Amino acid sequence: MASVAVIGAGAIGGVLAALASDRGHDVTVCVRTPFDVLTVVADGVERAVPVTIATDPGQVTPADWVLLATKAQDTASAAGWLGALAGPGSVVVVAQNGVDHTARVDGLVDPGATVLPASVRLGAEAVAPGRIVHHDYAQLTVPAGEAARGLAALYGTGGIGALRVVATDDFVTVAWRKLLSNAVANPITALTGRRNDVLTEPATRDLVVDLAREVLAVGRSAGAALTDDDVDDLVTMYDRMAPGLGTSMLYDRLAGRPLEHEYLTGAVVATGARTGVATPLNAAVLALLRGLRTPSDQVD
Ligand SMILES: NC(=O)C1=CN([C@@H]2O[C@H](COP(=O)(O)OP(=O)(O)OC[C@H]3O[C@@H](n4cnc5c(N)ncnc54)[C@H](OP(=O)(O)O)[C@@H]3O)[C@@H](O)[C@H]2O)C=CC1
Ligand SMILES: CC(C)(CO)C(=O)C(=O)O
Repeated sequence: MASVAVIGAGAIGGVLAALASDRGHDVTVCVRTPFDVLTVVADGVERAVPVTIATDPGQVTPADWVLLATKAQDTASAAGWLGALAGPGSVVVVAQNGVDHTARVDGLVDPGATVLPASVRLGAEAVAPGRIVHHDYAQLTVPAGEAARGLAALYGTGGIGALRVVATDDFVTVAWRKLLSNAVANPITALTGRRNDVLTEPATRDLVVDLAREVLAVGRSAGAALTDDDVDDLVTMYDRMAPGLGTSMLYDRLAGRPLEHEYLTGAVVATGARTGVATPLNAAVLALLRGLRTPSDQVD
């Protein structure tokens, strides 16, 4: 049995905590907004997850595994947790969207800790503090190596509801492929206030493709082995997605919470500026996202 601490028990953190608990590990969730019971709902079945709930870094000690699952912009605010939980033998899994996972925790964890960036494929929604709806998938893709093997062993293989851990030799490409999706779907759903069905309509199709082509060019300039097929695959994926589901940015917008745009669209624009790739469409979208006021503005 390993000790597992999850920082941020929202959509992703709540599911990762539940799946670790299912494997018999000793799980602590480190929360900002307190709640009494972590509840995960999957396929209409609701269950209370047996975890320890910590509300202050003074309550915790170094853990074998530290899973950081806050929004990227909240990483700095989790410094107290990271300092208390990540000792020299810990592995810190940065389970967030975007492309600069490792840099985000630079200086926030013990220099002896191993940092493992993770690309998250898992659809979930925090509908209230401590109450998580797990919609689909449960997969983390991480750089191949000893820590990846450890993470796979931690979560086990197979079984209903198990977390799939995939090891890759090219995390840069994996992260940019994920950003391709997030830099298109997240802003369009958040700005329109609509769920995934908005991505499949003729009115948005050109925008979807043109935004994706820009991200593709920037990702390639940053070393990602993306091809035109990735844009076609993205469009096919949107057409197959459940129309009633949304994105993490839409959920934040609907709840009046700050958005993660600087780490998604902002990362595309900043990388393009650095590598000399023009990003006029992503820059326009970024300007709109920066212009949103939360929580006072309203969407349907
Ligand atoms: N939701 C999804 O389907 C997917 C999300 N992702 C990515 O996963 C990451 C996590 O997203 P998601 O789970 O959706 O986000 P949520 O907003 O649902 O959860 C984040 C949680 O972090 C908590 N938090 C923030 N700051 C702190 C802190 N300093 N200390 C303790 N807890 C803190 C928040 O607390 P509070 O309740 O107070 O706000 C919240 O509960 C993001 O990078 C997202 O882009 C990736 C794939 C899919
Ligand atoms: C589920 C998915 C893939 C939607 O783009 C996501 O990563 C998010 O909501 O942030």
